Amino acid sequence: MATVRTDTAERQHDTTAAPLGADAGFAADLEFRDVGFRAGGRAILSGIDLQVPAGQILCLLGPSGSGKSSLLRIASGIERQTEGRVLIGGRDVAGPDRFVPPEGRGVGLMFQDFALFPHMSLIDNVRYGLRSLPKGAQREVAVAALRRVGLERLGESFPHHLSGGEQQRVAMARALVPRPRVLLMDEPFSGLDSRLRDEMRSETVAILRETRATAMIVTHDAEEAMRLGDRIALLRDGRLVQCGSARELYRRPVDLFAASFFSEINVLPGSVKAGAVVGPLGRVADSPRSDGTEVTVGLRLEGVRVSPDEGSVRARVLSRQFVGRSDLLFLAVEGVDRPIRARIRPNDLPDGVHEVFVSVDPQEAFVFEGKSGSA
Ligand SMILES: Nc1ncnc2c1ncn2[C@@H]1O[C@H](COP(=O)(O)OP(=O)(O)OP(=O)(O)O)[C@@H](O)[C@H]1O
Repeated sequence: MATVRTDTAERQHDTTAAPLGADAGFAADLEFRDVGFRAGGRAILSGIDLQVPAGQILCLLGPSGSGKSSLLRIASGIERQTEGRVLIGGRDVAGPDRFVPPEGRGVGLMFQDFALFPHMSLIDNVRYGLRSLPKGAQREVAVAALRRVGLERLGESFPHHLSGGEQQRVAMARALVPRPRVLLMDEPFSGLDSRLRDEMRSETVAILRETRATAMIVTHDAEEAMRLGDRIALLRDGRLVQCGSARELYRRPVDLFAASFFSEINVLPGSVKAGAVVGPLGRVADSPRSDGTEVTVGLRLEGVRVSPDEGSVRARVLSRQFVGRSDLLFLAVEGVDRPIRARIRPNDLPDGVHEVFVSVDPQEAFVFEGKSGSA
């Protein structure tokens, strides 16, 4: 169950300040140094070095089982790492000789089911994190927090009267009123339908920016990570694959896994000839590698250029599907076992054309060493 825990002993609340507003002095850096976690006889996390500067939003991204929630739990103190150190505000909260329990870390937690207390009104839910304040001040701060998320009028209602989006707003208010130094959110939007999810993502970013909170948000959705995070940390099998801005991860993925996490790709073999990588769809990109070097090419579906009359190689259209703003083509190309997938604008190719030419848009192609496509 999610609760909001705060280090009430260390900090005094300023009840006169806007609770989700002006006072921004509380955010702290969160840092993992060579963190490892073994459980059930196996390594869940290994060698995690990661920093979230104060006031930034970091998204932890990765497939199911990659260790995202474990890292979040380690940051909160619910779980204890077996190697390395965790620092908040530059001070150890967990390491070989020190372990600060969750309530002493000044972190706020928000989970995917929001975990509001069903028997408490919204006001009381939000007040829960403010127990160190005098009762009157608790109410005042909680009302102001609900006002900020647009739910002041529902203060006396109970959680089951609310829609998913409204519950998310209350959970957000409850997590932020105690002014946690770091806010940890585990898949906070996954229980919402897609339209509401979009709305709540924007609203959440707005509130986090406004409060200048440090936040670490777990998600398995690459687009969500790109929309939310100042930086994204991509995990695979308990290891950090790449950390950077959305643009860096999208434009300069370090390996085939990172490239395929951000968009669908065709994986093609290639080799270097006369200063260029050449594959079954022709020339891919310039290359400083020596002739004969074998490489793997990740080619986004948008990076397959398709034309009725010009291109590097011939292809046959096996099928064409209308998928909204683009058409998805499956193409047979000589020398390639599996169909090449291409995403084109409907006007780029007249209907009924089956024999086409294809070539590679180098902007949408990534070249990796060797046959496995690692960095
Ligand atoms: N205390 C534990 N004991 C044993 N195994 C654990 C423990 N904590 C986590 N695991 C295992 O570690 C792996 C990573 O789990 P974790 O929940 O961190 O992944 P995740 O990336 O958040 O996945 P998901 O997106 O599915 O929630 C899983 O296989 C999980 O079963």
